[in-house]
This record gives sequence, structure tokens and C-alpha cells, in this order.
Amino acid sequence: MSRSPSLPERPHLDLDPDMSPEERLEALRDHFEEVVEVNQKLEEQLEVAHDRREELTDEVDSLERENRTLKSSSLYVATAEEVTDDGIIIKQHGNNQEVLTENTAAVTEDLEAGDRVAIDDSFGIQAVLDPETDARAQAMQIDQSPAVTYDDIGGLEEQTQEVVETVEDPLSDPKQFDAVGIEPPSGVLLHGPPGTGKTMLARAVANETDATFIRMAGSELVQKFIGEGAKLVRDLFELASEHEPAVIFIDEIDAIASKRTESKTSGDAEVQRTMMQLLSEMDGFEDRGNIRIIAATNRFDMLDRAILRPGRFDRLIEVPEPDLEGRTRILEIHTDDMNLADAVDLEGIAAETEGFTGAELASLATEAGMFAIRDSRAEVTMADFNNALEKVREEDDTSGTPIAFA
Ligand SMILES: Nc1ncnc2c1ncn2[C@@H]1O[C@H](COP(=O)(O)OP(=O)(O)OP(=O)(O)O)[C@@H](O)[C@H]1O
Repeated sequence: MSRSPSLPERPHLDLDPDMSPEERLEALRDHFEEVVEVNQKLEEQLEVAHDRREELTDEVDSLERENRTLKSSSLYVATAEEVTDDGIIIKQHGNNQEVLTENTAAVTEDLEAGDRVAIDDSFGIQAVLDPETDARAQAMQIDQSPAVTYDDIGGLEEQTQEVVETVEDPLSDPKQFDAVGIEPPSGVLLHGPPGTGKTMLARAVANETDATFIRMAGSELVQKFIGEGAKLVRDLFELASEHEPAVIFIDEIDAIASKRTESKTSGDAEVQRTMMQLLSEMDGFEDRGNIRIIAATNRFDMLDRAILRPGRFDRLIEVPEPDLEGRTRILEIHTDDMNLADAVDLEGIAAETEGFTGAELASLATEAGMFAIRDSRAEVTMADFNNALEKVREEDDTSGTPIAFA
């Protein structure tokens, strides 16, 4: 920042009592001219100061805007592949989608192909990442206020109740545990098939408690950040302390906490180190303040029992596939914004979809909507749902794999 110029010196009038009236007049004239000159300089400086103030106000506005954008939504990580006159071609990590995006305020002249950037839902570049935040940003997804509420979750009433008691209450009212003199559970482990709402539950509890939601996937730690797992686990807890109250969500924890294998490959040693770091972070956890940990796994049978010791993940909550009532509720939730014909019988569809997970039911509703669109209709009929079901079953039969929706 440039320093402000020093103020001009105040002119001094020196009148000698022995001066003749002409000399006095002359001295007064000189003094007057000096005062006018100083005044002019001050006016110029005032103008510069006004301009500077305007510049700074603009800068504050833009920083506030940037701050709001960064706080309001999750950002995704992408790599700038090519910087062209028409915009910047970016490739999103995770799905490898390539997009041409326009220059945004966050794009500096220094942006080069190969730089990693944080992008919003509309692919606008919100920040250019430096290498240090880069691995963190890729490995951890931070959401200041997740948009999921308990009402968005179908079925799972008992599980929600348990999560409220073990995670929400200690976060929103830690004093009640102090008063009784017991430690709230450090960690809660959700286990059950993929797509049953485990991540939704963790997000909803963060939303309900105004806590920051920080997600890390165990599989990514092992596959993408080879050699960095233990450090990233340390960073994860550090980041949570910076954002207290916070909910740490470790998805696919089995990837870093499965039973020790006999083989002694370097990959295994790395996974072990990552798990040891996680255990030590959890053991030293009580002093960390208002942070709760939720982990999720589809492979409960594979877990190393060490992580289930008291003081670690000592509350286990099973999140099963939904029953008839749960499936009906999930279908109601996912068709809430859809234009359904009166004859659509959601309970009937729920009865036909035993074994479907929440994620599969959500896809079924979308697939039914696609049939209506193909037919140039806005209203979704029972026939669309039946067609969607039939398509799903055919795909399931031919692929021989578990039900997969397009
Ligand atoms: N119980 C549910 N109620 C409403 N929607 C659900 C439910 N379960 C799953 N869904 C839908 O499926 C999507 C995926 O669910 P979610 O990510 O919570 O599953 P998960 O159990 O964490 O799966 P994974 O183990 O694969 O991470 C949700 O975004 C939602 O659209």
C-alpha cells in the first residue's frame, strides 16, 4: 500500500515591530500567497484521499461479495486447462467434465493452464488455489450451511432420533453434559448399504446446529493423496477447530480403517499410518471443543475393531434400506416438486420397489419424469413410473449388477 504524502507546512507570518508600513504590507502579501498555495496543495491532497477512499470502498465491497459467495455454497475443484480469448477451459475433478467458463473477478492475469481453481455451481471461478490449500481443498469439502434438513429424509426416524441425541444435543447444548458429568460420544458410525441417506443425515445435523460440515472420503485419501493421508487427517481436525462448531463427516471410513491385512506392501503401511493418525486425533479429541465426528461405511464387517473402542466410534447406528413406509415417504419427498397426475399412487410404487434404496427411488422419480419429457408432457403419469420401473428391471437383468439407474 502507498504511503500518504505528508501535509505541507503551515506558513508562518513574521512581523518585525521595526518594519515600515510598506514592509509590513509586503510581508502580509507574501504570507497571503503562501497560505493560498498551501490551501491549494491541501485541496489536491483531499481530492487524492477521496479517490483513494472510493477505491478502498470498492475493494471492501468486492471482498465482502467474494466472502459471501465463498460462505454461501460449496465450491468444487477444477483444473484450468486452457486460457483462451473466449474464456477458460476448465476440467472438474471427480467427473472430468470439461467446461468453457467466462473470466470472473477472481481470475487474475497470472492464471495459467494447469492451475487448480475453486468453482461454483455455475462453473464461475471463485478462487485460484495455491498448492498448499490445493490438496486440502480436493480432499475436504466444506459446507458452511448444508441445505439438507431432517424433513428431506424419508424413513430413518429412529436413526434421526439417535443422531439428534448423540450429535446434535452435545453440539447445541454442551453444558447439559458438563452438568451431568459425562462425556458425550466422540464419534458416531453410520453403517448400511450405499444410497440409504447416511450423508444426508450428517448434513442435516450440521444444518440443524448451524455447524460447518466438513466431508472427507476415506477412499480418496488412499487413492488420490498417496503419501499425504496422515497429514490430511491432521489437517481435517485442524480445519474443524478453525470452524467450530463443526461436524466432521468421514465417508467410506473402511478405506482407511479396515482390518489389518497380512501383506506388508507400502500401500498398506500408508493406510495404517492414516488410520493411526485418525485414532490419535480421536483420542486427543476431548480438548478440541465443539466438534463432532460422524463416519459412514457400507462395509461394517471389514472395520478394524480398534476404531470401535470406547471414546472413538462408540455409537453404531445402522441405516438400512427403507421399508414400505420409508419408501413411500422418500417417493413423496422426491416427487414433491414434480407435476404428478392424480392417479399416481406412490404407495403402490413403494410396494413394487422392495429392496430399493433412497438413492434408487430418487433416480426412479427422475426417470419417470424423463419419460414424460420424451412424450412432450409436463404431467407425469402412473404409466411413466411403470415404464421407469420396467426400464430399471431390464437394465438390472441384463447387467446382472445391482440396480443402476441412468
Ligand atoms: N432416506 C432418504 N430420504 C430421501 N432421499 C434419500 C434417502 N436416502 C437417499 N436419498 C437420496 O439419495 C441420495 C444419496 O444419498 P446419500 O448420499 O445420503 O447416501 P449414502 O448412504 O451416504 O450413500 P453412500 O454410502 O454411497 O455415500 C441423496 O442425495 C437423496 O437424493
